[in-house]
Amino acid sequence: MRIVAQELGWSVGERPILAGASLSVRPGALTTVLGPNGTGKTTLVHLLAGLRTPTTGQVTYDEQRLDGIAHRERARRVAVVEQQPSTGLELTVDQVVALGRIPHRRSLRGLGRGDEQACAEAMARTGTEHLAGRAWSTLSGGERQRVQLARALAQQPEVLFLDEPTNHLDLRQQLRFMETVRSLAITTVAVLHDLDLAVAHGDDAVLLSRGEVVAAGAVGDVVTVEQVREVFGVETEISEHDGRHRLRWQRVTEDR
Ligand SMILES: Nc1ncnc2c1ncn2[C@@H]1O[C@H](COP(=O)(O)OP(=O)(O)OP(=O)(O)O)[C@@H](O)[C@H]1O
Repeated sequence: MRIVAQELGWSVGERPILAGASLSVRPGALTTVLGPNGTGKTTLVHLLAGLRTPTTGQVTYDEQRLDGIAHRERARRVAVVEQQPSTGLELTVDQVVALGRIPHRRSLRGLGRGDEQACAEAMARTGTEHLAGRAWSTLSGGERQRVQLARALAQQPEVLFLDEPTNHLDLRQQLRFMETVRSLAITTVAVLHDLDLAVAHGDDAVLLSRGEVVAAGAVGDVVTVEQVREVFGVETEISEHDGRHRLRWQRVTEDR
């Protein structure tokens, strides 16, 4: 599904948080949203996912206006994994994963066979089967993140939004997570702080600075030595192997 934002903006009172964001998210691609703290990454993702109403501009999914898509249909098509997911309820892991099936279910009675299969597949993909009977509240941060991805995959969405999905994961789990996400044939938009992960695993990138999109397109064209210096104030070297980029080293620039 192609997502297009045109002149998207969001303000708090008079204060613009995001302004004039125009971009296109390619169907099936992994698009990362990058930028320093407080530059509007979460805001952009919330607007693209329909969780916030834009102050200006609009979002379309396959040329259909997002604000014209019924809430129940959106709930089926769009999955969001937030930064600090909390259910607020005392649920077991398999119950949390089953929450992903709610938009598809016709009644609140038990899970149908299709629901159970979707949950089982999602847990297998995310390596969370062994946690099935555990109480959600007892999980570690990294386990919670993987279970939240399982919930989102159980939903079988057309588009997946992830907000800093790797921040609690160890190195191996970060790579597994990115590989899992890359293997999905789902349009995925992920806020990432780790530029290394973004350039190694992402297809496209959107770079934000002070509430504006400063670059968008193929990740190799967006994450350049010049852009990283300009936007993050960091000197870096970027190398390329087999079509994948890698940040070689990083140092804070002295002129900030
Ligand atoms: N509801 C709100 N009311 C007031 N200010 C807000 C609100 N939501 C976000 N902001 C402000 O908007 C700016 C952008 O926030 P946002 O969470 O989108 O940034 P971000 O790039 O995701 O940041 P981080 O990397 O720190 O997670 C921040 O200065 C934040 O404090």
